[in-house]
Amino acid sequence: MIDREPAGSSRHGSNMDPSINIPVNRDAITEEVAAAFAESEVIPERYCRPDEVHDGIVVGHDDDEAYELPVVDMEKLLDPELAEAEIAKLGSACQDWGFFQLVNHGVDEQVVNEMKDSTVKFFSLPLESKRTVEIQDNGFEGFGHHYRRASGKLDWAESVILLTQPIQERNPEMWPTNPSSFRDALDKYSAEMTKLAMRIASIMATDLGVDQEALVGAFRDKQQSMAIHHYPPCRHPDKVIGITPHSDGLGLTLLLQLDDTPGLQIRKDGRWLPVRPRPGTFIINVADILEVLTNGAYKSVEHRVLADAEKGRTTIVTFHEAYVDGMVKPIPEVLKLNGAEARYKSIERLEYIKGNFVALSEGTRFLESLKI
Ligand SMILES: O=C(O)CCC(=O)C(=O)O
Ligand SMILES: [Fe+2]
Repeated sequence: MIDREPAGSSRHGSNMDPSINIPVNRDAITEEVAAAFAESEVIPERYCRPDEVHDGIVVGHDDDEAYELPVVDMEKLLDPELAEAEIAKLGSACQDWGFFQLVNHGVDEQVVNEMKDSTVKFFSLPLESKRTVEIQDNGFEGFGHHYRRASGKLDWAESVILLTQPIQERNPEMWPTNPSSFRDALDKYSAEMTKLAMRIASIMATDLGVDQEALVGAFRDKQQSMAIHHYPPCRHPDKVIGITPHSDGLGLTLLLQLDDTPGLQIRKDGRWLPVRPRPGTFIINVADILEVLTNGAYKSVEHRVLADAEKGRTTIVTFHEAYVDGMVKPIPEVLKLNGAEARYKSIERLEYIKGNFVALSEGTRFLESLKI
């Protein structure tokens, strides 16, 4: 096991399986941090990373090329007359971009609104209330910073991370009770996200040309977790990073943005492409495990968040794990269909999770180590 104790707090362990010790480092949001976020005139050293902000060309609004993410329409996906073309669109988005925007998603609007409302209320509480669900030494769940990287630099955001499925693995003590609507809203939202993820998986199976069950089965009854982020505005947006560049480690990510503040950028052809917020849509992205399952047909793409000078930004990000027979590996049907050799090593699911957390803290990409 890799176990390091950087200065400050050390947070190890996982709620996933107490028998394996996974290094997870998340720093608390202290009064000093909250004051720096609120004032943002002087950027404390631990948040100051202008070189990283300027690392890579950002595609600008004036550039000729379209930089709108592909838009996929769920109503068309489900319409027998329009499905074929729309599924092809989804497929090529997953191959070329690793991301798409989903419109007419069919997720219960009331459930979404209650979750949004509870989230906004939670982040607007005084710090001491939010700290009632602060990250603990033995887990990755709760309120605090995002994962700390090897550089020791911190992201300009406050986040609640929770394991939301399966229900019996939840840690209710980490779920906010203020506002009083929060737990019920999250419970319902989590169920809606499971339905949406399964529906998308079944459409992806059609696109890949494999049996529904080959992909849907990989996602069924697996873990779901959520990261609920608030990125405060920052007077020096060229000095701080909202979320360090990364690709998502699990299978499929469903991102809901609560406002129209820009900030998310995805890596495309070596440049950063700002995603224009589109209210009422979900941003869906292929994560590392899905890249492995599809033997590299779908791409898990790096992304980051920058801060905005004027406005805060809030997102609710839902991650779905997937694996086959306890293993993260290319789906046998996918290989058979294409007569292809596996391009990724097979790895036991908990070993994968552990390797991924280690790589995250080291600033490397675990997926790379699995490539054959
Ligand atoms: O908040 C966002 O827009 C992105 C968050 C993200 O990439 C993550 O939580 O993995
Ligand atoms: Fe992400």
